[in-house]
Amino acid sequence: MDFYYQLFLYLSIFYISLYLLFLVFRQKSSAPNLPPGKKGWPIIGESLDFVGAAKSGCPEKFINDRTAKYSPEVFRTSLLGEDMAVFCSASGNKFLFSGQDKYITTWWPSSMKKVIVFPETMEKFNKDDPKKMRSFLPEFLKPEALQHYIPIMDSMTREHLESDWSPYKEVKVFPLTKNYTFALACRLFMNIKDPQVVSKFADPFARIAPGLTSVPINIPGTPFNKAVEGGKVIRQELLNIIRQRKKEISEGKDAKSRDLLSRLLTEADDDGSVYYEMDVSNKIIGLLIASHDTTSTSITVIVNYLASLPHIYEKVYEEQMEIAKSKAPGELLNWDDIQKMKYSWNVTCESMRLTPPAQGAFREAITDFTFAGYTIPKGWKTFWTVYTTHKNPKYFPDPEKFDPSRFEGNGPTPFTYVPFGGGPRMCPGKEYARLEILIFIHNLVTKFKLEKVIPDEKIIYNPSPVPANGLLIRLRPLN
Ligand code: HEM
Repeated sequence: MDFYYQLFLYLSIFYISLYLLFLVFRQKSSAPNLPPGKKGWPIIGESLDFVGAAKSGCPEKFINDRTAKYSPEVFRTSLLGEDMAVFCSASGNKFLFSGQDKYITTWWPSSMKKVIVFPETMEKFNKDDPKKMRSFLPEFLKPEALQHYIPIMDSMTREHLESDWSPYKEVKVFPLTKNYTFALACRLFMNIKDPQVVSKFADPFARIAPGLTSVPINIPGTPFNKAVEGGKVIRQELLNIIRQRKKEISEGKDAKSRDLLSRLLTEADDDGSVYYEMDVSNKIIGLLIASHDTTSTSITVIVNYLASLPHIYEKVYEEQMEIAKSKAPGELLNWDDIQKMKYSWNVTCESMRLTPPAQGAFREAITDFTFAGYTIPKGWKTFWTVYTTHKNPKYFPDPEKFDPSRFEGNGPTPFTYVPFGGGPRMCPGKEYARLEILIFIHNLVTKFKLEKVIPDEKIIYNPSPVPANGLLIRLRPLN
């Protein structure tokens, strides 16, 4: 009897084990084939590695380590408290850029929203703001409108160089270009000319950028906390300006400035509703952030290359002098002059390839989808980044070499050079940035020869690239 009892017991255990194994196997075989990679620590995920690589001056290390270990197409990680798939190749960029509203949608890290947006408008901002903003912006950023900005940009650049550069033998480029691009944006978007009003914004703005993609822990002293506090000051200042402008509009006094602010306050959007003060403020802050940090970084990085590479400076100088000589004394630049600045633009592009001002952008999966054989589940976030292709020798041979000729003829292979992104969400300010940068280069090289005070000044990423000491430059006036 004992024998039969034991046999029965062993057989039961054997069959139950088999059944459990079957269940596990079945569950595994139906689980999605997630991209390879790891989630890292609870909550912070791999954010510290990501930020650490950037701070050490090599943001591409975070990507390269993982593409080498996991997959050259896509890997999983966890950043900003979210499950995230990082797309890593030209085909990955193409796939994401063409997936808007099909399998992915806009997504802003909560850190960004909490800094920029009035809490009362959060829900609305999430859902449809980016689309509405995009439908509105072309009016301001299309070439016809931008042509009118050229004389303003040119005269403001001249004034800026005259007052903030010319009196000095040495300058710190980054803070100066930040002031300049910010003042220009305030002038063009809101018709603000008073330097006192501009400077009220400038300080809190400087605190915003480092906190935008930080871990959203609001404890005094953290980058996120500084950004949130900066955001509050800016929103209040903007509300004052908006209310003042509304008053002027109601009294019929705003005829002088049909700028972005007036248009936002008076024109109905797609669905016929007028924007509220807070929505307008959200939009202006978003635009100021998108426009001024990127362009000031670009200009600083270009000045760095011009001062480090005399043969490049010489060719840019020749091109710009040719244009300068064709002008009457005091005559401002125009659209045709900008079209002649081909070599200077190639230099700008090469500079943005090697040291891109913006890292990339996030999206959210709105459905499960498959890429390169891996499933990205609905709700996951995705990230495309310039660091996967810009320095990849497959796309850019001898990638560390500064070579503007890469942009001659047809230029780089599609979806490999993406400082402004691509597809329907591509940066709408690309042309504005092109004008601002080229006009600055024109005025700079026709006025000064440049020499670096610290020849090997390191670039740090915060998250945009900036020279560690703000780029100290010795100026040699040309006339
Ligand atoms: C060198 C300068 C600039 C660079 C490198 C740059 C880069 C970028 C990148 C990478 C994106 C994200 C695209 C994506 O989501 O896939 C973006 C978005 C955006 N940029 Fe720029 N940008 C620059 C200048 C500007 C300027 C001057 C403006 C405005 C005048 C501007 C306005 C915007 C706006 C509004 C968005 C959001 C678009 C959307 O959500 O659909 N940017 N930019």
